Amino acid sequence: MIEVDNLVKKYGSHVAVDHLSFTVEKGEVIGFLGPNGAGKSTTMNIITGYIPATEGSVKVNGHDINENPKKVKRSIGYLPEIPPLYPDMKVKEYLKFVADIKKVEKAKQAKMMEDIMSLTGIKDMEQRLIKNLSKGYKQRVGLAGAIMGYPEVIILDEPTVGLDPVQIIEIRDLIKDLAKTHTVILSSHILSEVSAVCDKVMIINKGKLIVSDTPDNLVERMQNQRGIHLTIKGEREVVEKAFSEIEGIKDIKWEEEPEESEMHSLTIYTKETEDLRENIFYKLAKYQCPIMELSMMTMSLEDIFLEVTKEKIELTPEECSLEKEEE
Ligand SMILES: Nc1ncnc2c1ncn2[C@@H]1O[C@H](COP(=O)(O)OP(=O)(O)OP(=O)(O)O)[C@@H](O)[C@H]1O
Repeated sequence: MIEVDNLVKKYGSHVAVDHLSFTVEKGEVIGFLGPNGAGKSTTMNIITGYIPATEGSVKVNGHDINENPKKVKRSIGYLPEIPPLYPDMKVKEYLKFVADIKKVEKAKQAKMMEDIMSLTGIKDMEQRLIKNLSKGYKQRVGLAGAIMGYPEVIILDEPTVGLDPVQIIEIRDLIKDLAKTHTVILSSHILSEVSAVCDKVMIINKGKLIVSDTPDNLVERMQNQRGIHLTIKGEREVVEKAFSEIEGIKDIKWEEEPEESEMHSLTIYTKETEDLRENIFYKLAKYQCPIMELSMMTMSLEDIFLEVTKEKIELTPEECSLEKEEE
């Protein structure tokens, strides 16, 4: 239903979005996850037709955003990071204004406004000035505006940013409700948020798609890349020599240490589900490098995010489901 193909956005020489391709099926809830400046808002702004892409295409239900912008925009409800609210309008007045802009038929407006105000929990606030609402309620009004006209696709840029924990739960529940009947794309830099509401997580870093999968699969897949954390005593060259003789080590991450230190803390990433603890023990014993500490690390979604956005773990094409989809 949404096809993003080779999207590029350049600001001068800075590449904010770097050949991004993905598809979102009808009814899916997709979470864009990435650190600040990853390119999430830029991508969303392009999909909604708010800004043009430098290269690439976006199609919604087969319609290209550049060739048929009106049709595409009508099928999308967008809540930007800062909702475009008019502070001096009352809530109901604002929603009427949005309904008019979105060309909702006059005869349908009253019921739609009532339904949307109930859904977003702002009925009691309908006569309040927007400027006097709390941040959480302002966010709900923004969301109500995005849903107005019942677009098929709802795009939410950091919908819970700046809200208190109670408001976050309320907005998340609202998103879950919307997800039952809509295709939703939301962005966040909070993992728990994405894993709580999304069918699929797309981790974006420096404008590139790093990995795309379900939250559960991501954790499972990364657990296959289990790490072994070690503290070893001995000369670094000797330790390195010992490791070079062990098969199945995928990567070694050395922690910073003072020069000529005798203690080395490091994490070994192993291939697949291999458990190399015994091999490591015997090999280091052979080279007389005592293991002072050894622990297995299982990765949470939080760790995965940190790892992939720091580009410490490189996923192979087979591991990246996007590549699989293209096959
Ligand atoms: N209008 C602009 N002019 C120049 N550079 C821009 C512009 N908009 C965004 N950028 C740059 O493009 C990159 C991506 O920005 P973007 O806002 O899409 O990231 P983001 O993932 O949404 O981050 P955040 O979570 O901080 O909003 C950043 O480096 C940003 O500084």
